[in-house]
Parts: sequence; C-alpha cells; structure tokens
Amino acid sequence: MTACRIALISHDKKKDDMVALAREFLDFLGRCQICATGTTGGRLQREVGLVVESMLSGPLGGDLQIGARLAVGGVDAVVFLRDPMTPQPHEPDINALVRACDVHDIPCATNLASARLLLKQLQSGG
Ligand SMILES: O=C(CO)COP(=O)(O)O
Repeated sequence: MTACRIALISHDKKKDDMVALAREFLDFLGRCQICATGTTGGRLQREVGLVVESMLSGPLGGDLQIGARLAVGGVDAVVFLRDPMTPQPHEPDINALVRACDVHDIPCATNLASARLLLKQLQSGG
C-alpha cells in the first residue's frame, strides 16, 4: 500500500544531501509514491534504488510539472532542497512551485533539517 505521495527535488549542490536523506528514510520512502525532477530522480533511482517517477529536469519545466500535479491534489508533501547560494535560471518556476504549496497547504520542506522533521512525522503516520 502507498504510504504517501511525495515529491523530491534538489538543486545540484544539494543532490548529495538528497541522496543521503533518501537512504536515511529508505524504508518509508520505499512505501511511498515518489515523483522527482529529472536529475534528482535519476540519482535516487541509480544510487538509492528507489522507484521514482522522473519528470523533466527542473530548468526544463520539472518544477512546473510537479506544481501542476500538486494543484490538482496529486502530491501530499514536497521535499525541495534548494540551494540559496546559487542563482537559478528557472527561479520563477521554483517560486511557482513553492507558492503552489502555500496555496494548497501542502507541506514543503526546503532544507535538510525541516525535511527530516517532515519525513519523521509522515513515517509515523501523521
Ligand atoms: O532544478 C531543480 C529544481 O528547481 C532540480 O532539477 P533536477 O533534479 O533536474 O536537477
């Protein structure tokens, strides 16, 4: 049974953190339905062994695809490890996704510490 529908997204300098986070929560995430932006999803599949529905890469519209799914009720939680130190060419798409989370009241963790809190809560059934 699917525990939760979770979107996993990470900027390049945060991808190692995302892989480590996914390993840490592998038992739980393995029971979830996971979607991810393209490059993040590829690494999670290859390096962690998670089954992931990979969307387009973020700069090519992946954030928007996830935002669109979320807007129609298809995502329960988002872990989006953003890189606050590097300008992103698709900043408007990133803002649109985070805004969609706020509009639809979907939990969105944008750093490792909050991601751990969110995943712990979800895995305990909350
Ligand atoms: O850019 C991203 C999110 O804004 C992430 O996209 P990738 O996972 O394809 O690198």
